[in-house]
This record gives sequence, structure tokens and C-alpha cells, in this order.
Amino acid sequence: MDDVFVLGGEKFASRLIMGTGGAPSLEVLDQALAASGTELTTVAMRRLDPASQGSVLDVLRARDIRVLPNTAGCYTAGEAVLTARLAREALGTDWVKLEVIADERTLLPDPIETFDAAERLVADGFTVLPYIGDDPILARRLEQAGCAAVMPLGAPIGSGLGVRNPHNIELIVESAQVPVILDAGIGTASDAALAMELGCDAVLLATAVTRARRPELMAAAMRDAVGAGRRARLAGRIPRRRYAEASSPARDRSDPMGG
Ligand SMILES: CC(=O)[C@@H](O)[C@H](O)COP(=O)(O)O
Repeated sequence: MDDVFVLGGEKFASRLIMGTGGAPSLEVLDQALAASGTELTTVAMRRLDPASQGSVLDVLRARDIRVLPNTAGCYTAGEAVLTARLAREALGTDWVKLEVIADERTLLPDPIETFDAAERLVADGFTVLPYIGDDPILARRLEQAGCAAVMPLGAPIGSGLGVRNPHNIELIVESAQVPVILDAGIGTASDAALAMELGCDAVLLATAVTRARRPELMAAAMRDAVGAGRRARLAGRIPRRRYAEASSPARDRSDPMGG
């Protein structure tokens, strides 16, 4: 099936975007990334020391996986803008996953600082992919501000709680004209499938794979789940009913299957 994912004007065959945080070793990370089939992987510019960051980048380059720098660890718009500019200098990309968190305990995104940073980065020519709460109004405002996608959370980063508010994710999907990427909180493969079934264009995850008992196996499961969820979305699920409906109804002469 030819079902290309277009993000920021670029085409991707994979709809699974990976993060690198939490992997026990570079070797494990390398195997997991390969098993995931990802073509785009995010790297925290502020969290890694220069030596290990170089190594992660080496892994990505060797696998021909595009690097998506992120501003994890930033608490203000000013910090995020500076981090994005440093990443552009260092990595030669104007794509940025914009992440401005409010506090260390929840790691929830700060909507005001995120919006401020997004406006400044769009004006500076960046392709901005903002990590946000599951707020349909903020998603719409960020799209109007020129962001290339919106990335609502399923649940707090690293929580593995899955998609806590499917209704809001559906509302965001319904009105977005840019890709919707479910980012953060995925715990296992069924969560990723659900995000895609709700109509998200892609899923971004890290912890569920990097901290799994067998990261490579979980990465393969995520790859399959994102594909299955996408196909189910395109196929169209049956409506939910309160009561049973016989799968083989009473014989109907107009029914070519004979009832
Ligand atoms: C990798 C990255 O950018 C994370 O901050 C992201 O939000 C993923 O969250 P999980 O670790 O919960 O998948």
C-alpha cells in the first residue's frame, strides 16, 4: 500500500518517530532503531554530553535515520529558541521538536512558553514541531502560527499510561490541516495502535522501547502496531452498538452473500 507520510514537505514511509533517551547502551539503541523501521529520530540537545551525543548521532547516520533535534530540558521560550539555533548550527537542520516543560515532576509542556517559542522559531525559518498537551484550541493556534505539525501527548513523558484522553485527540485530528503526531506516554503496542486508529498521522515514542525488557522486540511490536493502527483507520471501523447484531442476518434475497 502506497501510504506516504508527508511532514514538513518531506516524505517518509515510516510513521513511527523514535526517541533515544533511556537506552541502556548504544548497541541496544542501534538494534531497536533498526527493528522499529524509523526514518526520523529525535535527540535531546541539552541532555546528552557532547561525547555521547556524538555517538548517538553516529548511530543515526550509520542507519541513514534523519535527526530531529529537540529542546527537552528547556523551561522558557528563550532557552528553547537558543537551543534550536544551536542545534541548527551544530546539525545543519532547521527542523526542531519544540519541547518547553513547566516542571520536573510532571514534565508537562508549558503552553504559554511553547506558543511564544513557536512564533519566534517560525519567524526564524524553522520547521517547528511542538510538543503540547491534548488541547484542541492550542493545537489550532499553533497551526495558525505556522507550525508544521502538532504533537499532543498521550500521557506524561515516560509514564507509559497510554492515550488518556482519546476524545481530545480525535478533536485535534478532526480540525488539523497539518500532521498530528501522538507524542509521549505510550506504554505498549496497543497504545500506539489506538493513537493511529484515532487518526493520528504518526507516533513518537521513546521510553516504551528503550526501557522495555527487550527493546528490540518492543521496537518491532511498535512498528507493527503503528502500521496496523493506520490500516484500521483507513479501513474504517464498524460503529459501536449497544446491542448485538447477528453477523449472519436472516436470509435476504437481495444479499449476494445469501444471509
Ligand atoms: C524522545 C522525546 O522527545 C520524549 O520527550 C518524548 O516525548 C517521548 O516520550 P515517551 O518517552 O513517553 O515515549
